[in-house]
Amino acid sequence: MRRETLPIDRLSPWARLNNVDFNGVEVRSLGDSRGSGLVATWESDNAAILMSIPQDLVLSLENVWTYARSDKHLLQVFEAVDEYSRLTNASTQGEIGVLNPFCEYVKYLPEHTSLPTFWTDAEKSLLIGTSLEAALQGKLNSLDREFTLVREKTASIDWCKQLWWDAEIRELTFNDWKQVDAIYRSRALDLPGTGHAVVPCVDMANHASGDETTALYDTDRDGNAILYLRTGKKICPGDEVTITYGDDKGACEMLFSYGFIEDTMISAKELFLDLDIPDDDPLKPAKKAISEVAPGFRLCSQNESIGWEGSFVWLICVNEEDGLEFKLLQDRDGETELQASWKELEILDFTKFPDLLRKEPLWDVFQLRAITVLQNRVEQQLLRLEGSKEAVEETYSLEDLEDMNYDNAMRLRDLEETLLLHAFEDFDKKVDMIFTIWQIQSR
Ligand SMILES: C[S@@+](CC[C@H](N)C(=O)[O-])C[C@H]1O[C@@H](n2cnc3c(N)ncnc32)[C@H](O)[C@@H]1O
Repeated sequence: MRRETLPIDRLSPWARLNNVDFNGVEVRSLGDSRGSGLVATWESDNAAILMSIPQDLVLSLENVWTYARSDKHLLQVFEAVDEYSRLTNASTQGEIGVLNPFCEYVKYLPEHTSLPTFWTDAEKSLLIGTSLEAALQGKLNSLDREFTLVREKTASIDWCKQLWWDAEIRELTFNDWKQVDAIYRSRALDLPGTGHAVVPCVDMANHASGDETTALYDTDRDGNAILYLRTGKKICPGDEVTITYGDDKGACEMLFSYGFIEDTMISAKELFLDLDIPDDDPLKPAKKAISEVAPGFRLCSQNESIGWEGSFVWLICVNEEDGLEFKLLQDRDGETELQASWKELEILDFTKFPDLLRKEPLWDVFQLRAITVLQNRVEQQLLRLEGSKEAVEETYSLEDLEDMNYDNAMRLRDLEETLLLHAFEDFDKKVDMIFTIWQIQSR
């Protein structure tokens, strides 16, 4: 479905009409791969308010429901899908539904995004061995499930049938669904007092981390969203005004959600690797059925070393002979429930399971087992990453790739390889430390 676009210099009449207040900044095309950005038009300093956006213009979950209450067609879709959906009146080109400011605002958003959900198969193959490989596949699968669900649930609504699903008139495609996801994901921020939301015009600000961030966003006493200069910062006409999309976000998350990795990023910061219970574990089905923690672990850079977090690994490390037990309980109505216990103490929350193990005399042994599992998984990932280097070089020489996507994929590969190698060495050191302590204790 074609989305009408308008040049960004036509945004200011829309902003005036909708009571967005600009104070010494404007949205301008930057003439580079970042697209548009916020630029200072006069000198400002020290916590000056640069922009104020009325509360009802913030695209928050609450406001979407407010719009739906006065738009029977939108409500009809929400009721059919039975959950929050991302559709707006813009998807019917204004033929159906109540007009709202977003129908016009979406025209100022870039026509294309470089998020990996839009990468070609050749570009996606550059991600083999990175943590983005599995994350991207998972995202594409869930977008596909969502799109199929919306299609199935709305296929019998007359106007949807006519305006969305009739291939001869104008069809809503999976590509459109990916667009909506990419637009929302790359522009949403965590607005204090509101939560995840897209704030029109603030979403035109590009990202810069650390001391390079010039502005912050917040909610004022009247509930309006505001953008203001950081204390101690000064901007002159022509300077770009930036916000941070999250200084703690790792390289994988930046590329996944925003389609770029900042030039100044020198570490992948963190990465998530999945884990599975081995097939020869007799408790595998019970462990999988009961665990509500993410099946994997997160590696994160911490000063000079690499830390890790995730409770799932402990389920791999202990078994019946150690004290883990599963029982199938039956209530009076015949309903069954699986119960897990550690040495007869019921485990109600698996995120707290390591706290129970820490009190055990065999804690060091459990730790060694966990480190072995994690180190093996890191090694497996490194082999996949390093083993795909030749294929990546071949893809580069044979395929027509977007330069930016290639550069970003290669940076992610480099940053994650460094982090994985560092983690592998750190696990060795942890094992050495446990053995040294044992030797000292046995003297
Ligand atoms: C919230 S939007 C910012 C406005 C956007 N530049 C536009 O033209 O509409 C986020 C997108 O801007 C781009 N972007 C923001 N900061 C960037 C940066 N530091 N380097 C490269 N691209 C950036 C990315 O495409 C990202 O997905």
